[in-house]
Amino acid sequence: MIAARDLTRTFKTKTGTVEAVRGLSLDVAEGELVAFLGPNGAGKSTSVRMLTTLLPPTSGSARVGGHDVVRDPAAVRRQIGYVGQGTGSGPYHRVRDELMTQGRAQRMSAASARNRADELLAMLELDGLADRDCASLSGGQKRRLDVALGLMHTPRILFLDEPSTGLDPHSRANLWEHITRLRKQSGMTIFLTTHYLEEADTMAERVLIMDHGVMIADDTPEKLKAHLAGDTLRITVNDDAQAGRAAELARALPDVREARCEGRAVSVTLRDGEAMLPELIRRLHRADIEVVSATVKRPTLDDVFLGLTGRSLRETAAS
Ligand SMILES: Nc1ncnc2c1ncn2[C@@H]1O[C@H](COP(=O)(O)OP(=O)(O)OP(=O)(O)O)[C@@H](O)[C@H]1O
Repeated sequence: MIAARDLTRTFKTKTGTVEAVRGLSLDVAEGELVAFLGPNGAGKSTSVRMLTTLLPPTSGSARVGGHDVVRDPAAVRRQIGYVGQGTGSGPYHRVRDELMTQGRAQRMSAASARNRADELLAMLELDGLADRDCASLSGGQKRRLDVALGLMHTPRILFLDEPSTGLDPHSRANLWEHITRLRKQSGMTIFLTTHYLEEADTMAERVLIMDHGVMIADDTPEKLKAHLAGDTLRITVNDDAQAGRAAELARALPDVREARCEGRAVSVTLRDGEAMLPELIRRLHRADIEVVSATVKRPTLDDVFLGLTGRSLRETAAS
């Protein structure tokens, strides 16, 4: 559905050249929901703008919905819906009118635009708001309307550029629910950019991570976490000397990446922490080291990013 090869995009600015995207290759299969993750300025929007024909690539190529984005942009546009970062509705237009106008712009007949608008209003739980001015909608309702606008012509592929940025946690969770449901009902391919780790983790089957204009990871959230981050066992013992011995014993466990101590606490990064914790406790018990407390921490996508770059995605996104 989406195939990009060595896409690059540079911008000339007064202070020099910005290499926003530096050789992006990716494939997205029909029906996949892929999250495109990265800190501010990583090159996500620029990549999406190239894939959606809004920006010509400096070099490289991409096919979306079976058509080349440079040679046949009109055919690509017929296949895709694009929900950008800004709101797509006019403040003094009524919700249903906005949808109708969008449908007519997509060359739908008035009757089919009306039917599709009603269908989407119901699907995105906006039906009670059809006759309201867009300006009177809440942030979450406006975003759902943006999604509906992107879906009027029943695209096969939906691009969502940071759909939940600026929404409160409740509206964000609600939007995720709608997108997940939509996807289940329609089997649409969804390409979603985000810097919310939870959004990627909750919704996506595959996560692409971009940093400084290049892709640094591409896999399922589970595999990324298992292979690139690992679980962390944290145990506390009675004194610093015992902690040192405990760390040494922990290093002898299978698949241990790191074991370090901090005072009486020992942190062990390894695969399959849940299975390994009882074994570690047994080994410490045999060495006469009493375990005072023990926890297993599952990795997050932020741990994956930290493992790959040495920086926290959460902090880089916030700054
Ligand atoms: N029109 C432009 N002119 C000059 N530089 C640009 C332009 N558009 C983007 N850039 C630069 O390209 C880099 C990538 O920007 P882009 O918007 O693609 O990042 P992003 O990952 O989408 O970030 P965000 O999460 O903040 O939206 C940044 O350094 C940005 O300043």
